[in-house]
Amino acid sequence: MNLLETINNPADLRKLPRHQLKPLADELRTFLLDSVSKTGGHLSSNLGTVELTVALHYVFNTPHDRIVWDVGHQTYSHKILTGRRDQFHTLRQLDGISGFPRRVESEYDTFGTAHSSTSISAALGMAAAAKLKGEQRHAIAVIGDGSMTAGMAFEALNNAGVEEDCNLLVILNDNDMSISPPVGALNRYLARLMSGQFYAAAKNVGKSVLPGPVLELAKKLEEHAKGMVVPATMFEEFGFNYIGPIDGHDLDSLIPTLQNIRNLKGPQFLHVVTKKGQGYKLAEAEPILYHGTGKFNPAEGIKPATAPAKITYTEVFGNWLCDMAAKDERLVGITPAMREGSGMVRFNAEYPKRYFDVGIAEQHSVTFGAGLACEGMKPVVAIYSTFLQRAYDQLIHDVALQNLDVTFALDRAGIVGADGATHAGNYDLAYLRCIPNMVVMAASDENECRQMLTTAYHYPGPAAVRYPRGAGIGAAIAQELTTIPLGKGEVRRQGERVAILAFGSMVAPALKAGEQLNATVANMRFVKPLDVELVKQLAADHDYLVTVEEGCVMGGAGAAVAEALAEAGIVKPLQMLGLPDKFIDHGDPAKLLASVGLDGDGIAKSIKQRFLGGEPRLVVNNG
Ligand SMILES: Cc1ncc(C[n+]2csc(CCOP(=O)(O)OP(=O)(O)O)c2C)c(N)n1
Ligand SMILES: CC(=O)[C@@H](O)[C@H](O)COP(=O)(O)O
Ligand SMILES: [Mg+2]
Repeated sequence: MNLLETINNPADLRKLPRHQLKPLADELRTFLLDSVSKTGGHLSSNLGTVELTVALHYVFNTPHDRIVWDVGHQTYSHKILTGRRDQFHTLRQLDGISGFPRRVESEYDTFGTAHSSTSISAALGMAAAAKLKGEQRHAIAVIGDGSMTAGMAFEALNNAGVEEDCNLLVILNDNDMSISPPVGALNRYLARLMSGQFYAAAKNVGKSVLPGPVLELAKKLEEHAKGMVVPATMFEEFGFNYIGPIDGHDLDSLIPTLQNIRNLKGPQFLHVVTKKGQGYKLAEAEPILYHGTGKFNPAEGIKPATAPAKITYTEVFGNWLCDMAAKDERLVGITPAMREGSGMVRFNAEYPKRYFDVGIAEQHSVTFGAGLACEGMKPVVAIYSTFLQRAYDQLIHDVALQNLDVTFALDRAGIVGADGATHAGNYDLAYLRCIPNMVVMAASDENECRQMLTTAYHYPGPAAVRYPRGAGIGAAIAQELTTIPLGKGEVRRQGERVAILAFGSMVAPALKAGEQLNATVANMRFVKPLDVELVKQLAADHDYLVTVEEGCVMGGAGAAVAEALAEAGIVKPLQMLGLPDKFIDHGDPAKLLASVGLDGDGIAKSIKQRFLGGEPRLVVNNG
């Protein structure tokens, strides 16, 4: 690690002679693999961007020039080269550095990302600001082929192509992979470009920037290709100067090309070809497995678990989907590019015609589901809570307003852990329950999750079931596809004085708190329609009411209970426990939940403090 240790910022990198960049990149790759195998993290994408990162920081004057990384799951080399090498072992852990770029973490992290396809918009904004302020700087968006499939990326291209005076460079990092294999017409188009455009690349760069001998070579190439018509690329039609494709692992291609582009004005588009997992054979062979890893031994690679692991909620959903599909041929499953994460690999294999990976296109996934529902199909949109945020208008305007029969399987509800605030599903209860026609359920265990999915499926309108990342409490799962009564909760523990109204994943810790306090505990099941009769009954039978949810307190399930009490004219001391009004960083989920008082002890402690040790009063827990 001789070279890498000398690089504390990109200025150090820029002092290196060119011939040392390749050994530096090799050291960086070794460092990455070693470190990520100890912490876990997004490995494949990072192995693929080592050379590109070195070249960008070498050629451009960062942080004066702005690099905006799309998603940001490929920024580990960038972090290591921009002063965070010594903190890298803390990646994605409590109080450690984030797995994504964050403006508060470094001046080199020009824009916070983690949800995809924002980079071109943000970089264009930066380029436009530079123009308005009369500053000479480059704004560079680095976006993957998967992330390029989102509407937002195209909205930005559409805007950028006419901003002729903006110094914007879009780099398409094309590794022919999303998390899953790539999908859609754009992927086909990029494959065509890769197979037929090397000649065009030489022509474009030659004409625009290359001096002397290289321009001569480009002209010769043009002559040799007499009669061959090279159509303008789609990106040229959008108003960009398209350059590429070039080999994104070859510093001898990358550096001169970037140096040439640096001298160009207006919107530039560089198509770079890389390999996911580059340099680590196991990841090259299985980029999906190594997309996001836990800890593993790099000499052996990721091994299948020896002991049977507890079933995850994601698997509960995946099994349910196949079982329900076997019973009802109208069922179709939709994922916006999260086949593995959403547990749809088996469904894809067993029902390929009824499986739709629509690319990173959350908005489209919802409206596509709406269209299917209009024709009597039974769409199930499997989507992470955090990503459904992208499709809010589609949910309201296209699905709920028309009361269409779409089932939403909301994975990663609540705290997610290593990905942190960007991926936490903390808002779905608040943003769903205010939409007319919606049914909203929160699963308290694996069996109930299956029952709720069945209930949502049979409900003839829009219905959502939320469940957390990872395994649940280990409940036995009945194989029958049974429903639960709509809008009905259940009392799980009978106690006195205090009634805890728990939602979803908070039922288990609420039961622990209930034991400590001899409190009544209700599993409310539905956030909408809320079981108002149960709320009234609990209010009548107890001195204090406490709501608990793994979601934001503001506007969430507790707020639904408060509204119901107000509507019924019931005045009762009410404590609302849930996630505070602040973003919660990455870390171990259990520890994070405990840190905001959402484990059994924390819930009991809050209730004791507010009600059992002093005078009752209305309390909202805002952290
Ligand atoms: C809006 C949004 N949807 C889904 C995801 C989940 N996601 C993260 S990376 C990724 C694949 C991105 O593919 P690409 O841009 O080609 O980068 P690569 O992984 O190939 O390096 C997906 C689907 C996300 N981060 N943001
Ligand atoms: C970067 C990104 O958005 C995904 O790779 C995400 O990190 C996956 O999260 P899960 O591990 O919860 O599927
Ligand atoms: Mg890709």
